[in-house]
Amino acid sequence: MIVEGVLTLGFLFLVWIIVTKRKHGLPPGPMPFPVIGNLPQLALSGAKRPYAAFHNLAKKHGNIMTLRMGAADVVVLSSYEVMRDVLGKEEWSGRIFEESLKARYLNQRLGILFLEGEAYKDQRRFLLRHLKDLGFGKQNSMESMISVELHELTSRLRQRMADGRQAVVCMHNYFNLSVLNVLWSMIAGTRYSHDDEKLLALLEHVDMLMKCGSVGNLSSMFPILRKLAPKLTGEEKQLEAYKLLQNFLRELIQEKKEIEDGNPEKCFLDIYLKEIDKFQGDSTSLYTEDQLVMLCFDMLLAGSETTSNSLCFAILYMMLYPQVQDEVHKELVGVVGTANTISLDYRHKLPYTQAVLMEVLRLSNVSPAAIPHTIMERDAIYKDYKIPKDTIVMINLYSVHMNKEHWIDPEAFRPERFLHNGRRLIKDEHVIPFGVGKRSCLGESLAQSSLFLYFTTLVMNFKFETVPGHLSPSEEPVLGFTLSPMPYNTVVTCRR
Ligand code: HEM
Repeated sequence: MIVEGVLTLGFLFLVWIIVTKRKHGLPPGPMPFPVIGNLPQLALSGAKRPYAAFHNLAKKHGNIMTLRMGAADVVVLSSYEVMRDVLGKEEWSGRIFEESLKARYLNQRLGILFLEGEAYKDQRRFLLRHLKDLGFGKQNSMESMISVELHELTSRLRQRMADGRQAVVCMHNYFNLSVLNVLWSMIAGTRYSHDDEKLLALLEHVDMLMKCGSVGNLSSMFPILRKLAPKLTGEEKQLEAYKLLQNFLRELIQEKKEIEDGNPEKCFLDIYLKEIDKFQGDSTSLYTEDQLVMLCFDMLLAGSETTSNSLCFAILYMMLYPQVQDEVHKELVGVVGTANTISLDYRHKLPYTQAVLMEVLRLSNVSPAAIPHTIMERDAIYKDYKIPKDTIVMINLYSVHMNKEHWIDPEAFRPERFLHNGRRLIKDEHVIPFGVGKRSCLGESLAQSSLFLYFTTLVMNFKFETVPGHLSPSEEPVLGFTLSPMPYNTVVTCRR
């Protein structure tokens, strides 16, 4: 009887080892369980959010570790040094394209976020070249587009102040449409009124899509859940939102085609439509209307919420740390003067303000786990590890921004960490909100310029305070693919 028991246990242990065995050469990680992989260790890591749980496990298992998520082995990168070493290499630059994505991307690799290889390089080059011609990344043109939006935003804010001085404003998605307009001026040659009902409704769908999941959540580990419980997992609602947004873009493209007037191209849509014409009849061409729809869709998804959430966090921190807000205001008034408009040229003259913006990007972790990569084309070698082709790679930017050894007090909002003697700005390469390497953010220059101009104009013109008699808003974010602050109210007072 005892012998049989021992043999059964031995057999079960052997099955466990065989079932959970990692592929040879993968980095170390916690021992996985059959079927549920490393879910128990993630759940018991002491963190509620997936990216924070990866961070806690990395402290024990290393800055490059393997986790079993559902049926897949996932390699998690958790330090700047590892990211810098590997993410510039071609083989680390693939993207997942699994069943649920196929349903969203017309069953083809389209757009930009999930393209890879030559098609990706071609589309990224095309996008950057032509957006640049339209003003993207060029200081003067970008500045003038942003200032049109800022003028409207600040005028509307002033109009809300009943006594001309003060108003309580809800900051939930407050900057979405304004920020989108800057991008849309280049892409579609249009901007929308800040109370355009149709656009606001569409942006609510974008918001829902960004909050419907997060990198490393349950349905990403067990995609079958989406099929088994489409309502519960939000799959049904998400597919509907994808369809609505894609239809909106298709209609926009159709309108553009109809008003073709023979004039030189005024926006990215005009340029791309010309390119589609050039390749008409070539069935292998990537330049198609479907690709244009998905390209615009990806830009809409990647470019609007990220910047606007960062701005909402910036205003939140100004409310919660009034002495920092006063310092920024003092520096702005001292350097720019109250009579002048702020331009990007002032950036290097405003070290404290720049330090504050770096701290906002570090601590808010708007895109905490970037967008997962995959190993493509061939196995990847790093130190003693050999990571097989098609392995998913998670880039935990949160770990870099919250590394205690590097930052000492990572949880604190302390812009001074970026200042030498309180005056000179220290650029720290461990602030990587836009990712690193070949797949790093395509919109960084637009995002950085928008953040600087919106933030400085707002702090120069208005003071942001907590609402008297109410609890201070929380710094805890709302979980999603991107993080946003919980909706909060602020008392806005006109400074000039
Ligand atoms: C504060 C604002 C922003 C943040 C924090 C941010 C962050 C990021 C991050 C972390 C990635 C993924 C990098 C990786 O996978 O390794 C990314 C990718 C991307 N971002 Fe941004 N982003 C911002 C604004 C923008 C804007 C304004 C645009 C549009 C103009 C944009 C377009 C893109 C695109 C197209 C990609 C995909 C690049 C690729 O797949 O190779 N982003 N962004």
